[in-house]
Amino acid sequence: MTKAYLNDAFQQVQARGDKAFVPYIMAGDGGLESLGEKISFLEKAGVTAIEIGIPFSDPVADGPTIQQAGTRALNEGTSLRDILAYLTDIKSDLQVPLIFMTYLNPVYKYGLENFSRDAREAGVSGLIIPDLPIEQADGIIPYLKQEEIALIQLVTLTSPEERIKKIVEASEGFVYAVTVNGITGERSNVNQYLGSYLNRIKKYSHTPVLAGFGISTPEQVKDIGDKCDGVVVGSKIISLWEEGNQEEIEKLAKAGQSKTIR
Ligand SMILES: O=P(O)(O)OC[C@@H](O)[C@@H](O)c1c[nH]c2ccccc12
Repeated sequence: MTKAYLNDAFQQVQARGDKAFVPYIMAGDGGLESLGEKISFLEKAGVTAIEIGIPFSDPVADGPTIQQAGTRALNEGTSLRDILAYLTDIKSDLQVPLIFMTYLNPVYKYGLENFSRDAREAGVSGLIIPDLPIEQADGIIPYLKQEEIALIQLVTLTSPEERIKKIVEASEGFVYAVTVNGITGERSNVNQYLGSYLNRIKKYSHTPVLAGFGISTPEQVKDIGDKCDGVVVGSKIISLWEEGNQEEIEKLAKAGQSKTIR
């Protein structure tokens, strides 16, 4: 499952006239053994890809829900090595592309080359490292290229036009358009300038543009998805899973599909 696999998944969504839906879950939250069950559930719910969080002690971009999920996972003793070994074991049962969302430190400690090799072995198609700006990614890029893993870049509301262009051109798989100034977590209202922000990004992008941060209802999934190529939902998925409300997760996953809701 290399980056071509991720690109194919987006192409299939686009060919159907649907929007991409990428949920985020924290590896090791509820015990690492539960990860396979969560992935299978989301795969059946029809998600485009799954973002898998690697627990880390100092998650600067994360709001309370994801921080707490990370703490629970760390308390379970979850390590990057265990996650990679676990996924390597179950990967033949999976079809949905997996994206790792990790801070730089765990990857750096593991070793850039070893990490890239083991991530491919574990079936990882893409990687998001929010604290690794594009200017500093030269150390890891050759290894990821060799293993055909996409390095997905983030654009933020404060990125100036020139920088948007640069980030978007360098991004692989998709472009992650962060829709709020601040940390992850549910928000009740959506930024009124979102449409023009997403249009600016789309103008330069050769890959799909997905919006994420603060999206938590089927209406938001649909409304924001309409303005770009799809959405990422993290905190809400984690809370719904905690509550045992899988039905609402299915609703979120279906909200961007043209044939079901519209
Ligand atoms: O939780 P939210 O608000 O739905 O946002 C998505 C997000 O959880 C996920 O993509 C993510 C979790 N941690 C991150 C750190 C940086 C960028 C993105 C993320």
